[in-house]
Amino acid sequence: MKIFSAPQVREADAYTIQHEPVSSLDLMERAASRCSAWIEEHFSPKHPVYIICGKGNNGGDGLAIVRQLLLHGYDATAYTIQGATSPDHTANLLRLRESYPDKVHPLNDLQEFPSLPPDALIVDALFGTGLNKPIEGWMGGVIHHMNNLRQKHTIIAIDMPSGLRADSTSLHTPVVQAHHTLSFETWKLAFLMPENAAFVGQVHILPIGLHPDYLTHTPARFHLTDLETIRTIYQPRDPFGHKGTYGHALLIAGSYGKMGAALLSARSCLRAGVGLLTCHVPACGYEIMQLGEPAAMCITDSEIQHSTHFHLDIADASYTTVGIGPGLGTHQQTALALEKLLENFRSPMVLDADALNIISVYPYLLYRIPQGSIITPHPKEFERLFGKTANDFERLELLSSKSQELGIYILLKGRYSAMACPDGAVYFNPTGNPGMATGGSGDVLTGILTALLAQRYTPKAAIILGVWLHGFAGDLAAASLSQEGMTAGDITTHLGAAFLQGI
Ligand SMILES: NC(=O)C1=CN([C@@H]2O[C@H](COP(=O)(O)OP(=O)(O)OC[C@H]3O[C@@H](n4cnc5c(N)ncnc54)[C@H](O)[C@@H]3O)[C@@H](O)[C@H]2O)[C@@H](O)CC1
Ligand SMILES: [K+]
Repeated sequence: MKIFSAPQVREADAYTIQHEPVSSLDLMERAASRCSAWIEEHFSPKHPVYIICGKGNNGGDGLAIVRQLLLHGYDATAYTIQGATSPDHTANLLRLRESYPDKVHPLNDLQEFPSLPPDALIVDALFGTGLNKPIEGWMGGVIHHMNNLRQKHTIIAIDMPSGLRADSTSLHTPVVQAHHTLSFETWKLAFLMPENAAFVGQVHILPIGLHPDYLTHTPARFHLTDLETIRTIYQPRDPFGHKGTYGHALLIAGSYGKMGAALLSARSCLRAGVGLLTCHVPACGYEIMQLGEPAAMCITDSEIQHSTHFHLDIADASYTTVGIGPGLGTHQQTALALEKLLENFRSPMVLDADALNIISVYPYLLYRIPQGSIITPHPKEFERLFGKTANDFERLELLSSKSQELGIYILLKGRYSAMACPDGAVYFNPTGNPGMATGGSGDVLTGILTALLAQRYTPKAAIILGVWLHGFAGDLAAASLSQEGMTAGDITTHLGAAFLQGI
């Protein structure tokens, strides 16, 4: 699903008005009716509704919602900022005043903000995508006041929490902290940024029938993965396939005290469909791997506690791909071995965890990562590799520019993991839950991505599908075991069900 910028959303509105065709007032009526229907579905008429309306079309939506709710038996009241209003706002103000003159009140300063009865809902229709500068003065005070009321009253933002910019940071400016954001037609980039979690609350995307031609043909840089994308990527197995068809992966992982990471990763690699898996572990890990995962082959390092040399050239092993990092440790000998590996293996591979920690100490290694490889840092690892940024939007730009510069796919892990592609596109992943914020989840992901690369998915397909499956398996694990009770290994055990139900 494409994520459009605020100017693109405006274009989509204009395109729809021109080509459907529909009047902008009727489009506003449609948008408002989606919101009032949502409110009616979730809150009974015993809740009085106070709608705070700005001067633009977002406020116009608010006025239409008041009228629609009143018609359906709700007690709704509009509080409107005074001044020059947009034409559709003005039209809706007249319509409301005509039928319900006592349901519109001016709001000229904070003193005029209503005192709310206990069950009241606040609907924030101050500003939407038309915000063009940070909110200042007494209107900032209104936002501050609404946020102080959020413990007692549910706040529902229309299209955007007021004060939130769709495409750039809103840190250190007044922004409404909504419980629910009812946004029109498409996700906005701001909703996916961790720094905005406190503002957007739960996001509900309400389709308002924007013209499909615009949505289909307009290119977007940012995307939110959806089932449709996943279904186009997924390749069912060939009925005549044999284990060679699905690739031979080499997983380099584990060190003394961290063999669990290697095991978790190996099991996930196998459950994500790899043809053959060989694990390279230090000598201390031999029995652990052989007993723990009989389906994996095992090569041991000459060193007992950590790895020092990765064999790419033994017996019949011509590996399709390599996954390296889980529990690897950062011993200097391991770092030298990684450097050698990057010299000798030039196909796309997966690098995670300690492989990235080693690279952050020897940053020149970044430039030796084979083109098309996938690296999977969490925010701290990302910062160690690429440096600090002032906000999440700057971090996203850094993520994308590094991906393009290095020719590698970079996955920044988080609530909506961001996957930057060398072609400049960035995909966000919606699956997953906080139960996955537990040791070993990343090792599981490395195993999955390695398996998909081994099966000859393109790196872009592997990362989008792998991250989706990982999150989906995590959601299934949480559904049966709770977010608290699940462990990383439970993600692996639910991978099979994720293939069956998540695609
Ligand atoms: N264009 C359309 O056809 C549709 C628009 N819709 C609504 O329209 C909204 C966008 O409407 P607008 O473009 O009128 O913009 P907004 O209603 O978001 O706000 C724009 C108004 O606020 C002023 N303004 C912007 N930033 C300000 C600031 N920091 N301090 C004080 N004033 C500020 C602008 O000068 C303008 O008067 C969407 O978010 C959505 O809610 C929906 O009705 C769907 C259809
Ligand atoms: K709003």
